[in-house]
Amino acid sequence: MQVTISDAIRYIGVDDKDIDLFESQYVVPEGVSYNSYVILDEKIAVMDTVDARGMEGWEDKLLQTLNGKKPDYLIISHLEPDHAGSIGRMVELFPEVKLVASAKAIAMLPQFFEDRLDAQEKIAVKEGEELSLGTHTLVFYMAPMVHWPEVMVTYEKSEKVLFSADGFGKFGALSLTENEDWACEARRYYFNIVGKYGMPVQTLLKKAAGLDIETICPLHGPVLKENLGYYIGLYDTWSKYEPENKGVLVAYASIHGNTAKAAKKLADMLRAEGVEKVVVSDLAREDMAEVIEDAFRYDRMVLCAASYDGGVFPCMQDFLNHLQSKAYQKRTVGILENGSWAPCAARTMKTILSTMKDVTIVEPTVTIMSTMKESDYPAMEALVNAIK
Ligand SMILES: Cc1cc2nc3c(=O)[nH]c(=O)nc-3n(C[C@H](O)[C@H](O)[C@H](O)COP(=O)(O)O)c2cc1C
Repeated sequence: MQVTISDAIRYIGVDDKDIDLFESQYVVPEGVSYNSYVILDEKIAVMDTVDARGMEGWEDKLLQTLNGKKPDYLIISHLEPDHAGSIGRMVELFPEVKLVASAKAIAMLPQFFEDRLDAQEKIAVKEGEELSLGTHTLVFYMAPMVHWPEVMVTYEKSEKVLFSADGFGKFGALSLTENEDWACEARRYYFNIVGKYGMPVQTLLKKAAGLDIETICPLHGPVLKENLGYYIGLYDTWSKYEPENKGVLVAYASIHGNTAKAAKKLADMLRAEGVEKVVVSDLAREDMAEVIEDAFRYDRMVLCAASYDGGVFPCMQDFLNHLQSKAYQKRTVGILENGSWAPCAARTMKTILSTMKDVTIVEPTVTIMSTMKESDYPAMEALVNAIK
């Protein structure tokens, strides 16, 4: 797909429309793009490579863009294989290319390439260091733990372009998602992949605030050129763990369907009370990454789950473990459990929730025995009133 940045800054990324699961866990029905760029000047810089899955297409674009010239620098902002996967090919094609990266990335290179890059000239750049290409000047900013330790971003001064590594990335092959709203898949990407690292993202946003940025070139998803305040504002909200919208996610884990019925009834009661937005998710069937996204998006959540082997039905346990590992915090949570002899789902859910920062559990906890009955309504109404 043709992506235009400028005469000198060219897109040479590739779409991966066949991948089954990104990072072996995220469904990407519309694929993903691996972005790579070339800056043509007196000196030529290639900005990251692509996943080995897209190497052939990338190589074609690289050679076509270089048009017989040789690149001087390969800027490596991140060593994950979906970006570093074609570094080996790059140095085969251009043995004289200099590798430019953070000191941490250079130290990590042998983990991925053993001794194959030993002979390659490497330049370890520091915070704020500049590299002149001619009329273009690259400035490097370290972004440790966004979301790997070796990450750096690069600002090109003359055209005011931020090469943002995985920051501002989004799922979706570019050719399949041209008219797609950015936030939905960018949010799912952010909370599932970067979400744990809110503080380092905040640190990076503070550095970015000091730059005059006209274009953001991420390593996945579209190049961003307009309304940059909108994207940066969302990243600010997300990385502070502030809810983006008012609303309640009702997430349920049901074996035979009775907890599902109670969850849907609760959702109707919340809607009847005028709650801004109510989203209902079946944890056994829906994309977990999407439900995690919604948990962070809204300010409140009700968890409804069947008891299971002295604990909670596994898909709820899995959901809570995910939220815990993504640093879920600053939210209000209600609980409904179901059991047939010794209900214990609530206790297990509360134990996990108690490890999270600033999570308030509202009372009452509702317990239903096997099936929801009219006699359960008062407790459900009390929960709705507490969280509405
Ligand atoms: C494998 C298995 C383990 C269960 N463990 C418990 C349990 O420890 N305590 C309990 O009260 N009920 C337990 N139950 C019963 C369910 O929690 C109960 O029937 C509940 O009403 C199911 O809700 P559902 O219709 O939403 O699936 C278990 C059920 C199964 C299938």
